[in-house]
Amino acid sequence: MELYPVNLKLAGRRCAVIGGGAVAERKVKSLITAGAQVTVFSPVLTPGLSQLQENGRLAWVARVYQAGDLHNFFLVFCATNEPAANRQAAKDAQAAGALVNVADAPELSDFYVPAHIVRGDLLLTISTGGGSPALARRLREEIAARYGPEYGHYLALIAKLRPELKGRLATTKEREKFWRETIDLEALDLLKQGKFNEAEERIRHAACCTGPES
Ligand SMILES: C[C@@]1(CC(=O)O)C2=NC(=C\c3[nH]c(c(CCC(=O)O)c3CC(=O)O)Cc3[nH]c(c(CC(=O)O)c3CCC(=O)O)/C=C3\N/C(=C\2)[C@@H](CCC(=O)O)[C@]3(C)CC(=O)O)/[C@H]1CCC(=O)O
Ligand SMILES: NC(=O)c1ccc[n+]([C@@H]2O[C@H](COP(=O)([O-])OP(=O)(O)OC[C@H]3O[C@@H](n4cnc5c(N)ncnc54)[C@H](O)[C@@H]3O)[C@@H](O)[C@H]2O)c1
Repeated sequence: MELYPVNLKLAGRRCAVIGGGAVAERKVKSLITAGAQVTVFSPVLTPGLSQLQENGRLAWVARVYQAGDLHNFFLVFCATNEPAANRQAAKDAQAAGALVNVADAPELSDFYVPAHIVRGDLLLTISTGGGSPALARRLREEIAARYGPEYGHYLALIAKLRPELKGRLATTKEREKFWRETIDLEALDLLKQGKFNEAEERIRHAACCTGPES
């Protein structure tokens, strides 16, 4: 079945992770990066998760999952190494209204976590529909090498200039035409060389010389 792509805002949202192993750690770290409020249910934590717990970045319920644990969570990740526990927690979480990810059972999951590359506000994601996480990882490595940090800087510049341009170009059509023509590889090369001011100048120049009359 085709998946529906969406990028979630998780700031302040309650998310639960059942299990404290390597898979749980990977999920927890990206949840924390997205600002989620994370609770981990597991008798044991990896050293990485323990560190996060000691630093107050997650809440830890230091025991196995129990029925009734999963009220008021937005997302629930079932990531223990016990298939039966994962299945039970998934069922309970769905009954409580959460969206569920089951680490060892894609067919029971409401969503999958994609491989991803972050460049500032630019987020590139890769999904194989659960078919091959190893392929997703390989593609992530290739795409990361192709789209470096300069794309994050470039996006930040463009995002800053967009409201200014909105005032200058009256219609959506004009703005669309301008931006399609202005996404320009030379400014990217300048950013790659660390020439931030020159790159900004270049984009500003294109912006200032454009108007309904030009
Ligand atoms: C992308 C990434 C995100 C993340 O987890 O952060 C992610 N898995 C990653 C890595 C990875 N996972 C596995 C391997 C070993 C090689 C292999 O099996 O291919 C590797 C590669 C490695 O580690 O080298 C094993 C594995 N994974 C799943 C199962 C269960 C099953 O298939 O039945 C098993 C078998 C366990 C077993 O055999 O016992 C299931 C899922 N893994 C997903 C996501 C979802 C589908 C995403 C998609 O659409 O592709 C889905 C469905 C659910 C979910 O977890 O959301 C992350 C890449 C991080 C990066 O970018 O480097
Ligand atoms: N989705 C993925 O990306 C992916 C990748 C690799 C493996 N897997 C699957 O994910 C599962 C977990 O992998 P792992 O490497 O993190 O395992 P792990 O053995 O390192 O960790 C399992 C954790 O679950 C905890 N646990 C066990 N029973 C529990 C219960 N009833 N309640 C709460 N916590 C409990 C353990 O204390 C431990 O912390 C495996 O079943 C594996 O097949 C998924």
